[in-house]
Amino acid sequence: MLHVSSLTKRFGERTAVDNISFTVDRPCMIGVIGRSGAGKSTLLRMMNRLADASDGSITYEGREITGLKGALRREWQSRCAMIFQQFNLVPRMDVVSNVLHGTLNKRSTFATLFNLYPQSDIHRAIEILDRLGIAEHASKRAEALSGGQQQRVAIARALMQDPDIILADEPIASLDPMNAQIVMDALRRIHEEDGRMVVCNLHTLDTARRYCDRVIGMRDGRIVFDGEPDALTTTAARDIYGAGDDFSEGATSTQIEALDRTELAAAAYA
Ligand SMILES: Nc1ncnc2c1ncn2[C@@H]1O[C@H](COP(=O)(O)OP(=O)(O)OP(=O)(O)O)[C@@H](O)[C@H]1O
Repeated sequence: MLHVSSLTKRFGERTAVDNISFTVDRPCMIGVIGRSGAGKSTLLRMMNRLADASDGSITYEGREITGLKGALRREWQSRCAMIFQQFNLVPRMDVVSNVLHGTLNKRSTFATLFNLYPQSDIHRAIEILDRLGIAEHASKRAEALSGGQQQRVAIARALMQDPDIILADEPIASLDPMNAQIVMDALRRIHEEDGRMVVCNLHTLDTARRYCDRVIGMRDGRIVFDGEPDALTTTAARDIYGAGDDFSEGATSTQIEALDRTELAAAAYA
């Protein structure tokens, strides 16, 4: 269904994504891992068409995406929603209006200018917030919510587009372990319950192992690993992170696992 072929992005002399190819033949949850500067964000931005490719192509269900322009490009962007590390909400606007912004690509300029939303869209926005466990905050300003809650608002805004694919660029990098777990659980549920493809850039191995069906490891713009989490041996991880013999997975941990262990221990003593 999704075919990335010889995709390349150059910024002047620097090649951020270097001739990468992969195919996704069913909706699954994919983790893209690698150290800072490996090219993960640039890959997602090209997939969503926030950035143009220098070379290569992306096709989705047989349709060429890389060259789409104007309204067709916007239509693709609503089928392929993006979530960012910094949430990208409008801080002073209430939560439900932020979620309704997810329909912007489908609305007229007039409706957008005057903030006119159909009742059915407002009901849907509340339903989505409810599904993500934050409906009670619908009328609050986005800036009044915690980081984890704001990221769930951003996920709700993405779901409002009813996308086939959700691209998440470091969605938990700004969150504490507990909120990181809540956000990753939400993304996993959206994949499992709705059958949407989720592609998630992650800094850390443990999160990729725990949540993803497939892991793509990038180093210096190239794919150096592509397989199931079980195949991600210490040697493979070392290769991805360009580390020596002293490489320890702990250094790339988000501590979600540690959080679970703490909860288990607390439960044992309760
Ligand atoms: N707009 C840009 N102009 C110039 N160089 C860029 C631009 N965007 C990214 N790069 C360079 O491309 C390379 C890959 O960057 P990218 O942000 O894709 O990596 P990343 O793996 O997502 O890293 P991080 O985890 O730190 O976000 C880096 O060397 C970066 O400096």
